[in-house]
Amino acid sequence: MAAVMRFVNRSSFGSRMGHQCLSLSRPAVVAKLVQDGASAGKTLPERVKIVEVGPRDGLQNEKMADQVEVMMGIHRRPGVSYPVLTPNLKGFLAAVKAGAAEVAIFGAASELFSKKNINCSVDESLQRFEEVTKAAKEAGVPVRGYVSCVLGCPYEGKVSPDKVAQVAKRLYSMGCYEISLGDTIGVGTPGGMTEMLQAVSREVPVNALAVHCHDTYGQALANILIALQMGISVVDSSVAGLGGCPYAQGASGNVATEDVVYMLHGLGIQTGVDLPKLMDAGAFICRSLNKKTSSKVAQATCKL
Ligand SMILES: CC(C)(COP(=O)([O-])OP(=O)([O-])OC[C@H]1O[C@@H](n2cnc3c(N)ncnc32)[C@H](O)[C@@H]1OP(=O)([O-])[O-])[C@@H](O)C(=O)NCCC(=O)NCCSC(=O)C[C@@](C)(O)CC(=O)[O-]
Repeated sequence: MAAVMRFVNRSSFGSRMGHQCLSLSRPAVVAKLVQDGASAGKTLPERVKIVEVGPRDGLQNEKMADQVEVMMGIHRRPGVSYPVLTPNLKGFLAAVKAGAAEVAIFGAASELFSKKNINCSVDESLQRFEEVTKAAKEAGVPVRGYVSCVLGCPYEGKVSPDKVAQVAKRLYSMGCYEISLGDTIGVGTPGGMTEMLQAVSREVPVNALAVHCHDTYGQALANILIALQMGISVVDSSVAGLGGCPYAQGASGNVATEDVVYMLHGLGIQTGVDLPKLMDAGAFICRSLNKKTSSKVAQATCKL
């Protein structure tokens, strides 16, 4: 598992807007694409890597110490990666100074979301990311790339799969070893996921793709299953389903790691994750934050 932190300017969080219930109805061709995906299900991966985003997405709305203090305070365990989010060169340099051995840059497929999230256009963000990837290459630091709003934007509504594919391609070309595709406000459905992944996988090899689903509309596991059927074997999730999107009021958290692991194990897919221990970790963080878990698995087994 990998855990993540971020090196950003917290004081510049933009104003928050409610997201609309997007009408993402798809033409009949999408049903065919989903069917094709389902028949490709015979080739589900044997093993899936879970990228645990609880320490970042889960805790980003909580009152936290300064990012450098947090990073320096983590007791690191061998074999665990602690990548941090870095929106620009300043963030990258600070992260490396605090001991980050891996970073992630985060772009968007929506202009308005990019502006609200990192205060620049998509093109400007890609120029900033070029600076980060260049510096990271020189320092030997691996970089993961995010594309947000791949299935809908709280400000623009529908997002074109081609736009997602173009941003993903740019991030991959500049040296990101993996591109994580974020359904930031959880509006996606298996139809939209299929269509978007078809477009992205024409530009980026599927073994360099990951998915990052939010469960706002209860579609996250279905969307992840589609991704697995289409050859993706890296999934982001957050223990206890903690988190949300600071730029989309009402958007619920990331899909719960417990629920993803339960589904994967049920499919006979290895994760290397011990589910009971994971549920203990979920119960611990929920107690610490005085929050209820949104993991269905934890609710069903009363590990609240
Ligand atoms: C990107 C910026 C920094 C631009 O913020 P800005 O205000 O446009 O930056 P600026 O270049 O104009 O500089 C303004 C001040 O910020 C400072 N500054 C500049 N950069 C940094 C930095 N890295 N760290 C600390 N300070 C910084 C800079 O030095 C300057 O300080 P001053 O001279 O006024 O004292 C800001 O908009 C920001 O911090 N955004 C991050 C927002 C964020 O954390 N969003 C949530 C991340 S999660 C996500 O995006 C989705 C994801 C990844 O989970 C996947 C999904 O679900 O889709």
